[in-house]
Amino acid sequence: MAELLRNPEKLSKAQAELEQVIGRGKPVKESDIARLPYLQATVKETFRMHPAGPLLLPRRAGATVQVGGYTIPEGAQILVNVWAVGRDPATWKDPEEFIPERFLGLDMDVKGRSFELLPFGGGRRICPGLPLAIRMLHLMLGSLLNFFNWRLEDCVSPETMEMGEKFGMTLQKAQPLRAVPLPIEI
Ligand code: HEM
Repeated sequence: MAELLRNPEKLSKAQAELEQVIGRGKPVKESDIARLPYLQATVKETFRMHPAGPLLLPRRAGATVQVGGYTIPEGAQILVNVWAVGRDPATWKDPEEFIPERFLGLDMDVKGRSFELLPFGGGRRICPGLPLAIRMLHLMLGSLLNFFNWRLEDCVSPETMEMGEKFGMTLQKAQPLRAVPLPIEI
């Protein structure tokens, strides 16, 4: 929601897709998600820039291995910085920009197969809540966008809004978003 309010043209595009596919003010159903590529791209772009678990969960090397020219000794604790992976200019064009369009037509998912985008981790310890979370995210975001118009508080503009992050096991907005819902005209 914060990125959409900071990028009003992306917010309009997401709402326009919902209006076209579902109809303004109608509830979003699970079966609708597959027909909402821009909403899906918006969720992926949010995961790229703001992964909820920025360092995944710690791992320990079971044996000494070579990875990308580095020696990882047995017993070393490994943190995978997916926050940095998501903003690596070698992989992403304009990594600091919120551009959901970059995922349209791109065969990249969040299920641990595309190492450029691992918001749920991967391998044996991949998030077991993924199937639930991915459905709920699209339903919640889609519903918020399809039932209301949104604006920032009077004293805040997209250019001046606070987007700082607070790092820990999970990634949070340093300043919570204050967004104003407005009734929609149906
Ligand atoms: C947007 C929502 C969520 C995100 C982004 C997320 C992300 C993650 C990440 C990054 C990990 C670490 C994976 C790794 O290190 O490879 C993880 C682990 C885990 N998640 Fe989630 N998660 C979400 C929602 C959920 C939900 C809804 C549940 C439960 C219903 C859940 C349960 C777990 C559990 C139990 C683990 C530990 C798995 C293990 O270590 O074996 N998560 N999650």
